Amino acid sequence: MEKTLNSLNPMQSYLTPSEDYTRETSTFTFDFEKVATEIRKLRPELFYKVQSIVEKVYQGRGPGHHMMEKDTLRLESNKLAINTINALYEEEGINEQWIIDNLDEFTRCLMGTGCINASTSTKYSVHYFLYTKSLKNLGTERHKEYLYRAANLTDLGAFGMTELGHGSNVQSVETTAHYDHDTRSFILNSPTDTSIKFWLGNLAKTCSMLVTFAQLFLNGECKGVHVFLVPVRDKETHESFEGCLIGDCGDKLGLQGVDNGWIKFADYRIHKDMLLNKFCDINEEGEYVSAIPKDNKRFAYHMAALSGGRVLAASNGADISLISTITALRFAACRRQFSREKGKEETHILDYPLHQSRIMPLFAKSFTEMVSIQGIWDDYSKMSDQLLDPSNKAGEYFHLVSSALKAVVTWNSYETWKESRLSCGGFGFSFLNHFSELGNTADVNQTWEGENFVLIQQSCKILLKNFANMIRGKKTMKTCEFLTPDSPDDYIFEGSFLNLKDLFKLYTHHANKCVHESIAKIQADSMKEAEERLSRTEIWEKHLFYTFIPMVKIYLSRYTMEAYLHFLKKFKNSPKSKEVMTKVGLLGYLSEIIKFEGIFRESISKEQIDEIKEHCITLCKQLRPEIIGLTLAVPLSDKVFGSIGKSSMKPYYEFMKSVKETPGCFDKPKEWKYLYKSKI
Ligand SMILES: Cc1cc2nc3c(=O)[nH]c(=O)nc-3n(C[C@H](O)[C@H](O)[C@H](O)COP(=O)(O)OP(=O)(O)OC[C@H]3O[C@@H](n4cnc5c(N)ncnc54)[C@H](O)[C@@H]3O)c2cc1C
Repeated sequence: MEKTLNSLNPMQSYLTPSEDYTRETSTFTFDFEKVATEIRKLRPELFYKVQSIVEKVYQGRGPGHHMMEKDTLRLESNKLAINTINALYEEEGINEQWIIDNLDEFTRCLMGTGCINASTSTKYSVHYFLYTKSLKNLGTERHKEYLYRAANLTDLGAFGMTELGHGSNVQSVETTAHYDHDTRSFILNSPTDTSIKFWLGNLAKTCSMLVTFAQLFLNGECKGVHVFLVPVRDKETHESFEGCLIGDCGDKLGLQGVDNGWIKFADYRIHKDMLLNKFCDINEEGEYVSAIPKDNKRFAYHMAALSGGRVLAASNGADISLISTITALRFAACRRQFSREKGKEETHILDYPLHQSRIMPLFAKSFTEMVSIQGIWDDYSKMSDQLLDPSNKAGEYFHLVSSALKAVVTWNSYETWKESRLSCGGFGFSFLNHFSELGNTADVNQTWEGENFVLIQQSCKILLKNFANMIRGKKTMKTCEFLTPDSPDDYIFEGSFLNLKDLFKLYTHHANKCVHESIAKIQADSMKEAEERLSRTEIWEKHLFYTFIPMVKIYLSRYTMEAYLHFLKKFKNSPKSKEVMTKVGLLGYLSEIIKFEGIFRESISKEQIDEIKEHCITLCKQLRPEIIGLTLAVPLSDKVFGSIGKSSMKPYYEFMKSVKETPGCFDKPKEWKYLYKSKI
C-alpha cells in the first residue's frame, strides 16, 4: 500500500512517515490508485504541471512571507506569474497562439496556483480571463497585435467594469466615451465621483493596458455600454498618461499582493480603433453600425463574452473548501485532547463523533461540488464559442448552472472554511496554517465575478422561465426536463436513505415541487383583489429570499448529485472503492437534507429526519478509517497546505519549524528599554 501511495503522491517519497501517517494509511479499504487516478483525471494534466512548476518557482519563500512590505508582495506576485509562464513556455512548449486558442483551458490550469498564492492567481485571472479574453471575444482583426502581446505578457492588462457608484448594475456605469469624428477618436471622461473606476486588479501599480466599460456617445446620443481598449501607462517610464489619474484602492481584508486601483479619466483620447468592435463599430462616415440594433441585446452579447469567471470563482471556492477540510481532518487525526477512558492515552479529536460530525460532512459536500464543477469546466471549454451568442440555448443553460453554482458553492465555501478553521482551535488562527489567506479569498469569492445575491436571481429567472416554456408546450433545457407540468402529488419517501439513487429521486421531487410552489405563490399574489394586488416586480422581489433562492439551491444540489452519480460509474469494476465513494456522496447529501429540513418536511417525517441524523453519525464512523486516505487521494500540491495540514502529518514538527523560521521569532524589540520606564 505504501508503494501505491508513493507512486501517486510525490510528496511521500522523501518522508519518514510519522506514526500518525502510518496508522492512518493502514486503515483504508478502497483501491487508492484507482480513486486517486479518477480524481486526478477530473482536471487536465496541465493543471498539475502548473502546480509542480509553482512548487519549484516558489521555493525559498519562508514563513515570514506575509510580513513583506505591500509593494514587495505585489511585485513578488507578478514575478511568480511571469516565472510560471516562462517555465511553461520552456517545459511545455506552449506559445502565444496556443494560449489564445486555449484561453479557457489555460486559465483553468493556472488556477493550480490559486490556493498556493491567491494574489498571483488573481493577477493571472484578471489578465487572462478578463483582459485577454475581452480582446479575444470582443475585439477583431485590428486588435490582434494587442491580443498576442497580452498572451505573452508583453502587456499586462486590467479590467474596468466596476465604478464607485455601480458594481452589479453594469448597464448604469457613468464613464463616458464621446466620439469625435474629426480626430477619429473617443474622449473618455469620468464626469462624476461615482463614475471613478474602482477595484481594478493590476491597475494601481503594474498594468500598462486596460479594457474599460463606458457609455458610447455619438453626436450627443447615448448608444449604451461599450468596451474600449485603453493604454494607461507609458512603458518606458511606467508613468500614467495625462488624462488618466490612477490611484491605489488602499488596504483590503486580504489579497494584499494584488494592486487594486482606481482611475479617473479627464478628456483622455483614444483612437477610434480602440473600440472592441466585434458587435458594433463606427464606420468611415462616422456612423454607428451594429448587426444587433437593440441596446439591451447588444449589452447581453458583450456580457456573455465574459462569462466563465463564475466557474473560475466556483472552482476556487470548492478548492478552498477541500483544502480547509483536508487540513482540519489531517490535524484532527494527529491532535489528541482528553481521554475517553481514565488512565488511557488521550483520544485523537477525529475520533470524537462531535468532531466527525462537524468536519466530515463538509469534506464530503466539498468533494461532490468539486466533481461537478470540473464537469462544468469541461462543458464550458467545449461550448465557449456558442456562449458568445446569449440567445443560444447552450448559453442559457450555462448561465443558469454557472450562476447557481458560483453563488451556492462560494457561500458553502465560506461556511466550510469557517468551521474548518475553528475545528483546528488556536492552530487555525495562526497565519502559518493558511486559513487567513484561504478565508479572505473565500470571502471575496462571494462578491466578485457577480455578487452572489445578484447572480442567483438570474438562475431563479431562467428556471422559472423554463417552467413557463414547458407549460406553453415549448422546448425546455435538458437540465430542466425533470419539471412536470402538473404539481407533483404528495410524496412520502419510501426508498432507502442509504441508496444514492433513491436520494436523487427525493431531491428531484423537491426540486420540481419548489418550482411549483414558486409558481403557485406568484399566481396567488397576481390574483389578489385590485387593492391588494402587487406589481410583477413587487411579487418577484417579495418571494426571492424565502422561496425562489431556496428553489435554486435544491435545483443545484440535484444537479451536482447527478454529476456525482455519473462519477461513481467510473468505479463499477472496483466495488470497495465504489462503496467508499458512495458513502462520501451519501454523507454530503444526507447532511444537506438536515440543513434544508424545512423544504423536505412535506415528504420526510420527523422520525425520518432522526433516522437521517443516525445515518450521518454512522457514515462518519464508517468513513473514519478511510478519510485520511481519501485526503491523500486528492491531488493537491502539499504547498497549498499550512504546517498542520501537510501530508507528512507531523503537525507539531512542521508548525514549530515554521514558527522558528519566521523572521523576528527570537529578536528582542528594538525599544525594549521603554518597557522599564514605569514610574509606579
Ligand atoms: C478584491 C476585489 C477585486 C475586484 N476586482 C475587480 C476588477 O478587476 N475589475 C472590476 O471591474 N471589478 C472588480 N471588483 C468589483 C466587483 O466585481 C464588485 O465589487 C461586484 O461586482 C459587486 O459590486 P459592488 O461592490 O458595487 O456591490 P453592489 O452591486 O452595490 O452590491 C452591494 C449589495 O447590494 C446587494 N444588491 C445589489 N443589487 C441588488 C438587488 N437588485 N436586489 C437585492 N440586493 C441587491 C448585493 O447583493 C450586495 O450585497 C473587485 C472587487 C473586489 C472586492
